[in-house]
Amino acid sequence: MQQEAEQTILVADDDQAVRFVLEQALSRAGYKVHAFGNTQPLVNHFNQYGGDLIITDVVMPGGSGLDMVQSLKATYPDLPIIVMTAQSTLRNAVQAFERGAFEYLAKPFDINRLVDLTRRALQKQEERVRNQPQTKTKQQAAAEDMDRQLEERFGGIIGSSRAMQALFHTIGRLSNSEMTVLIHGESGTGKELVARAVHAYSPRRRGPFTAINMAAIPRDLIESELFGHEKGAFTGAVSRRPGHFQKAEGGTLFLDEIGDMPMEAQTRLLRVLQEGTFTLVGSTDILRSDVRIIAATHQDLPTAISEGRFREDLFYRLNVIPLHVPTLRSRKEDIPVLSQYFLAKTSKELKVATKRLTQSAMEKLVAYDWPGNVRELENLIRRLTVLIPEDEIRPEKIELYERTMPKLARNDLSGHEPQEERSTESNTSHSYEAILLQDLDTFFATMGGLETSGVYDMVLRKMEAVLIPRVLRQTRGNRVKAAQILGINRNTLRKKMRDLGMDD
Ligand SMILES: Nc1ncnc2c1ncn2[C@@H]1O[C@H](COP(=O)(O)OP(=O)(O)OP(=O)(O)O)[C@@H](O)[C@H]1O
Repeated sequence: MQQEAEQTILVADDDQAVRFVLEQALSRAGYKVHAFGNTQPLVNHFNQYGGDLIITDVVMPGGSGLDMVQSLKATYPDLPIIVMTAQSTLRNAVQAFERGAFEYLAKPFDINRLVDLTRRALQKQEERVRNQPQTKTKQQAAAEDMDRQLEERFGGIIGSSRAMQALFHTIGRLSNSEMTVLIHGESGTGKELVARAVHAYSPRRRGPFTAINMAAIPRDLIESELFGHEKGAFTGAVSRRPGHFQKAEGGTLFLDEIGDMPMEAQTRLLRVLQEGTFTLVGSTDILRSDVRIIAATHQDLPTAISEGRFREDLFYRLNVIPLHVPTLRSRKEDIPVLSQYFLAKTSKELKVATKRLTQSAMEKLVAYDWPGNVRELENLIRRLTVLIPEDEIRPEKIELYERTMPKLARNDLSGHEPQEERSTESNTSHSYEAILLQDLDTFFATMGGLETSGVYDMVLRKMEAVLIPRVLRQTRGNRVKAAQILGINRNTLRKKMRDLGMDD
C-alpha cells in the first residue's frame, strides 16, 4: 500500500542480511528507507536530512543502539524508535523502554510484525502532532510579539500609518504631563481609546479613569451627573449624590462630545479648570477638585463658538494640547492590520476559530470609505465572524452585508452605483433578502450545515411562527385585521394559528 506522503525510515544494523530484508519489506510498504551498518552514520544522516522513524539493532561494532536511543530522544522526544536485538535480555528490554523506545523486538521476528509496528508508530506520532497546539512559525511569533508590545504600549491602539505613528509619538511626549487635552476626530476614530492611553501613560495612571458622554445624557441631567447634587436640589433628588468629578478624583475625567455640553455646565467646568473648585447642584459649599480633564469632540468647536453654542474661554482652557485622530479613510494602510486585529480579537471573545479574509475581500475593505471609521470596521468584522459559517471571508459576503448597513450602502462597497440612486422598493427588497439570508446562514450554521431534509417546510413554518404572532400583536389580537395585513383569509389564519398551537 502506498503512503500518501512518503515517510522516511532510518535503519541501523551491522548485519547486511537484516538490512536487506528490512529495506525490501519497508520499501514495499511505501516507505523510503536508508540503512546504515552503524549508529554514527545514521545519526549524521538524521541530523542533516531528518527522518520519521528509526529502527536500530542494539549491539554494533561502532556503538550501542541503546545509547543512540538515549541521545536522540533527549533532543527529539517525539521521534519514534524501534529497537531490535538478537541478545534479548531483560536488561536490554528495560533499558530500551526506559530510554524512550516505541517498541522492542527480539530477533528473529516476523518481518510483517515489524512493518505493522512501524505503521502504528507513525500513526501515533501523527495523532500526537495533530493534537499538539500548533507550533508557531518565527514570523507568526514575531508578529504576535509586536501586537502585544503595541497593545501594552498604547492600550490596544493599532496603527502603523504615519498619522498614527505621529499620534503615538505625541502621546509618548505627553506622558509625565498633566495638561488638559482636547481630542478632535470623527466619530468612531478611536478618541476614547486615545484618551485612555493618555491617562495610562500619565502620572495619574493609578487613579481612576472616568468617561462621560454629553450626547448620551439628557441635557437637564448633565450638570448633576458631572458635579453631583445636594438632597432636594430638584424633584427626584432624594439624597445627596456625588457626580463624575468626585468619582474621578485623583485620576482623569474624559468628557466625550464636549460640543453637546449645555451652557450652564460649561460655566461650571470653566470654573473647575480655572480655580480647581466646584459646587454640587443645589449647594453653595465649595469643593476642591483634583481631576485631569481630557475632552473630545467630532464637532468644529470654533463654529460652535461663532454660533454662540460654546464658550470661547472654555475652548482655550480645554485646547491646551490638541490631538487629532485621523479618519480611517485617510490612513488606509492601517485597514489590513486593524482587520486582522479585530478578526483575532472577536474570535477570542466569542471562542470561535479565527476567520481569514481572502485577498480580494481585503481589497474591498481597503477600497471602502469607512464613514463610521474604526468602529464600523470592528462592527463589520464582528458580524462576519458571527454570521458566516465558512472559515474564509470572500468579497461577496462583504457585499451582502453592505446591503444591510445603510451607512455601508452609502459608500458602496460593491463598486455599484450608490444605493440612494436606486428606488426605495429595490432598496427595501435588497435589505430584506440580505437580512433573511444572514439569519438563514446563522440558522443553518447552528444546525451544522444544510444536510437536513425538509428544509423548505421547516423554514416556512418557523417564519410563520414568528410572523403570525407579530402581526396579531400589532392588531391587538384582531384576526380580521391580521388576516388583511397578511393577505390571507380568516379561515386560513385560524388554521395556521391552530397548527402553531396558538390559543384561540
Ligand atoms: N486604532 C485603533 N486600534 C484598535 N481599536 C480601535 C482603534 N480605533 C478605534 N478602535 C475601536 O473602535 C471602537 C470605537 O472607538 P472609540 O469609542 O474610541 O471612538 P470615538 O472616536 O471615541 O467614537 P465616538 O466619537 O463615537 O465616541 C472601539 O471599540 C475601539 O476600541
